[in-house]
Amino acid sequence: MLIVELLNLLSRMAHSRVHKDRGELRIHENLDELGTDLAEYIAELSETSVKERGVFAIAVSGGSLIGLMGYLCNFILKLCEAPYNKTVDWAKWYIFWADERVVAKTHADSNYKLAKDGLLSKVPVVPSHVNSINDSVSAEEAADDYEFHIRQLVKSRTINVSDISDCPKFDLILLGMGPDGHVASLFPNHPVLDEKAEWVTFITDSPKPPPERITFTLPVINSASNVALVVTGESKAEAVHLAIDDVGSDCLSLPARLVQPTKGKLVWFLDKPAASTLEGSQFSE
Ligand SMILES: O=C(O)[C@H](O)[C@@H](O)[C@H](O)[C@H](O)COP(=O)(O)O
Repeated sequence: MLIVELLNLLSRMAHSRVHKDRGELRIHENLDELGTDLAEYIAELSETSVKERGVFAIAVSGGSLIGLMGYLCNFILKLCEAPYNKTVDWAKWYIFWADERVVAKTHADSNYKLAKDGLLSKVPVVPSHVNSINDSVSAEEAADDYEFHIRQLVKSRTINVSDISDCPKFDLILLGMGPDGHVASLFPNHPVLDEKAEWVTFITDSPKPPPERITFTLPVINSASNVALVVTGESKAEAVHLAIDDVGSDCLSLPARLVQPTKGKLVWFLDKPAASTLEGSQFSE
């Protein structure tokens, strides 16, 4: 069965619903299906972006998301072969991190290392297009340095710019979510949730180790053309419910609930355990 037919079958098997104001939900039976759907989603966005802008500027997070991107690697490499010969123009990919731990890039805790080992070392991206942090300075300096670097790439339009906020408009920002509803390194009730001026900020008290991190701020996340939240496992079910369902005012400050792209498209990639406590009322098929 041609991979394209297989993917169409899989995508029909995925339960796709549109929430009235929390984006599209794609609920999958298992990680294989979710990973393949995510790979197809990213490949399609990259093809569209390269056609429209000549580049694909993608920012990724860390955690289990990177493991799922392994599917991306296998899926896309298959599509690059005959008879599909799909055009994934890796040379036009520019890769960034939505958040990064302030550790050496060779450290096991580094999101850069995670992505390099899991994906980047297996696909023909241009090394100079991989934009990792300066790991030899303090968290504050690393955040300033990364923001300066992004500002330069916005000036050159490698990264698009939002016509509403003047923030960078990434073609895709890929986020995971913790069981507490954090996204990137934006944790519940943390002052950086209110940061509006900086594009990249830093924390030194992350409740999830390691403590020192840099992170995109919410204005940058919400200026993206596309945001994908990839959440799997039973342990995330309550946070998924609080982030998506109409749960009253006490959860409106949940970081994942504050991901509301101004003009961009939000898609949730969930497996069934993570979606197990979602209410069904607000969805259209
Ligand atoms: O640096 C990090 O820790 C990640 O960027 C973080 O935001 C991650 O995406 C979530 O914690 C989910 O991680 P898991 O999917 O591994 O639970």
